[in-house]
Amino acid sequence: MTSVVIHPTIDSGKDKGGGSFTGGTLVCECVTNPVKVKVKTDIAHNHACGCTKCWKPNGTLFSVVAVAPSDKIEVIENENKLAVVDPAALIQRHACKDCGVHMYGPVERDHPFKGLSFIHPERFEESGWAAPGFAAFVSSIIESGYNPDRMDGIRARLKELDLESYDCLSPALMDYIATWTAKKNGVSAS
Ligand SMILES: N[C@@H](CCC(=O)N[C@@H](CS)C(=O)NCC(=O)O)C(=O)O
Ligand SMILES: [Zn+2]
Ligand SMILES: [Zn+2]
Repeated sequence: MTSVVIHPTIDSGKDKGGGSFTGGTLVCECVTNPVKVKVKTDIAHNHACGCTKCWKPNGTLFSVVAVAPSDKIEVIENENKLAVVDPAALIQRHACKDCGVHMYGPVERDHPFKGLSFIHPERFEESGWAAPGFAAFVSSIIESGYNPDRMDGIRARLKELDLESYDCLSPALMDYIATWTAKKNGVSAS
């Protein structure tokens, strides 16, 4: 089962990291004039995502993605190389036009995640960020062409790596979203 490539930073077993990370600089894959994005605080909710929209390195089934407050994020070099992948999407993923790496994706719409930006911590120059805590949108890897008959093996491997599998977000995040919606609709019990 160890031949399954979940993600290069996860496959080798986890350095759990976290606890003292205070931010860093995300760098794209360009050898010349890379885009650099400063994240001036720790990240939260780091997880593996199997959806088709999140950026992942070639040959990898999952992305590794976390959030940070948008007001703590600043593009410090080569901003002109960034373009929004899908302006209609909730997450405004800003990708490098040359290498394709998604550098940050703010949520600006009226949504529970408004004010947060999605980032890929593997692009940090620094180490020490908390490792992914769960795997989201696991079934979505089928949409990228993964054989549906092999999903049991993927979920077993994720479990082996201490990552609980969900086919949407984790229960904590889904509850958070539903609570926001209930409040908006004036029916919240909390
Ligand atoms: N099954 C879909 C799921 C896409 C999806 O809903 N992705 C989640 C996790 S990143 C999301 O919140 N998307 C919002 C967005 O892409 O703006 C796919 O794989 O494309
Ligand atoms: Zn680039
Ligand atoms: Zn995703």
